[in-house]
Amino acid sequence: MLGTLKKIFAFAGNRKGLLKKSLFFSFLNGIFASFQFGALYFIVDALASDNHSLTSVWLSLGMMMLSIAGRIFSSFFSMNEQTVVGYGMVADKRISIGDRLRYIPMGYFNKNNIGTITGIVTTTLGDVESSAPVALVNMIGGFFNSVVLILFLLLFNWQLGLVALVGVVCYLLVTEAATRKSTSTAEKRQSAQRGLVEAVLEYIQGMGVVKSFGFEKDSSQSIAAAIRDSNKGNLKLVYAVAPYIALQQLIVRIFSTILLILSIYLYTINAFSFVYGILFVVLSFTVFNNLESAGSQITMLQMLASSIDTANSVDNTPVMDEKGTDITLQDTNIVFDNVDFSYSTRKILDHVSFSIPEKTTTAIVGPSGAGKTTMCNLIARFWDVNAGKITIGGTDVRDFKLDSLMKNISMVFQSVYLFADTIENNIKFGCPDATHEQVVEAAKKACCHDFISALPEGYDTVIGEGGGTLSGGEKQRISIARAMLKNAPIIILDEATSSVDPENEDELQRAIEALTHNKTIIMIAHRLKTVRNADQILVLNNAHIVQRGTHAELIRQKGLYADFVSARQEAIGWKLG
Ligand SMILES: Nc1ncnc2c1ncn2[C@@H]1O[C@H](COP(=O)(O)OP(=O)(O)OP(=O)(O)O)[C@@H](O)[C@H]1O
Repeated sequence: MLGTLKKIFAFAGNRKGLLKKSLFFSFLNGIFASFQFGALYFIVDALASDNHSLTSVWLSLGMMMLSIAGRIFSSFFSMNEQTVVGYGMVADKRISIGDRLRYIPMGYFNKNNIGTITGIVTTTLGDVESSAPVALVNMIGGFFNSVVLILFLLLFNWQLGLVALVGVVCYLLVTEAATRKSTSTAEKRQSAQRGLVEAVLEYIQGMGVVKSFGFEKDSSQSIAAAIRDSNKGNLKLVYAVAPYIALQQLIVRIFSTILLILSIYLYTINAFSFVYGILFVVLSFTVFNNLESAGSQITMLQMLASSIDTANSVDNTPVMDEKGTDITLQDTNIVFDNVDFSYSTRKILDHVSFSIPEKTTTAIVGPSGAGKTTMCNLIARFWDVNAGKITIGGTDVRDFKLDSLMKNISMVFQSVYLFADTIENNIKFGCPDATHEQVVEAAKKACCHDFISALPEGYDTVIGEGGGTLSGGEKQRISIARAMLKNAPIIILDEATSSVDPENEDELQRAIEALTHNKTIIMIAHRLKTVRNADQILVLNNAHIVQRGTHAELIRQKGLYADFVSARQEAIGWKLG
């Protein structure tokens, strides 16, 4: 239990001070609550004495008012601080996770799908946001206030104080046992919750396929299964701690009863006055109230501990550029030196070596699935090579800080992702300080200015998530405009013109020529005319570069490339890239 409380404190980061403030107000709340006993003492004292003076009534009323006002004031401030800490610390963690995701290897996203990560950042951290500071303050505050009452009891009557103390110790032992029991169940519940987010996301993202293939029933069944799992997880957690909660209640009732009987007995043997007798009888009913409210937080605290562990595990994933430095390139020669790369056991590159001289165009060609995109992604260090090295300007890409590496590379992917933001901001994505005029200029060069201007909101049009409200060709042209604006010295074009219709292609081709002028270009393109003009063509097959040269040289060699060119019309599985 202590470990869990420490974990929440650590999670609060630089907001620990606010959390302590909240605890302080919670302690104040307990002290103001104990004023009620003072009020009770004065009123009973007045009723019991022969002299029914109004002074005692006023004194009692004053203490009651002070207790009420103090409790309202302290609860308000305590809750206020809890809310600020909760939202603040989780916002920090979400930002930190978002930042870290940019720097961790792509392999992480193979192992952890989008649903899992979304679940952690939304639902899992949502629990922490709304409940962690509240549960922590209730727990510590509750125990502290119980201890204060018991000290008060010990001060006035050691026998009653001792009984209450034994009650608290028994209660704490059961609480600790419940904490242990609920740890593993809380983790399982978390994982079921993430499974639910995953299932819902997959269902919505795949809605097009679901509709077109008529699988509505089957797909919704997987959501239903995830809901059932999540439900089971919640129930299991409740069932796991239910016997302990019952035991806690039993302990409280038994010790309250013992206190009550002992108070009456001690009064009958004249151990204290009638007024104290009444006070102790009332106390025997209320002394464990704070303890009960603290104990009721165990399940919540274990859930929170598990949520914090999960969020921290993402935030502690090792980043790729831990040892990288900011490097300014002297030239943009790219060299693959004996590079090996596999996706788990599947070998994609086997001792591959080649160089791309700066300001030249290299086209990569090969059958679908040969590893062309992978090769480009290795240059941008989306993944690390298994052996050998890739250098840019003589420096191993692993020695760059990722930001300083990516400053030099613009990529246009075959599947374009646009953010749910305005068109202008999507174009400015790699270059946030660009002016509107620069955005328009880039859009004109990428042949997308006309269709953007025709939209009612023009460049301020907000596009759907993933660019869902635009056609494939429109999205691709916007991503080319994005690359235009970034103006990096190395450009990677991964089938950049694949979604552009033939009418636009010539125009776009000219735009790409403008974009790529005087730059180092690596292109994967499925159209022959794009490849024909490249300074060198690399033919990738079975993890090796099987041919390299210019179009004319490769045609003369009568190898795979020449076969491909001659069979261009029929070779559906091949892509010139
Ligand atoms: N993230 C990944 N994890 C595991 N395997 C992958 C991953 N990405 C690609 N692959 C596999 O690696 C192989 C090479 O993929 P890659 O996309 O590099 O080929 P490509 O030559 O660009 O194909 P295409 O021309 O069809 O786009 C493929 O068999 C693919 O299934």
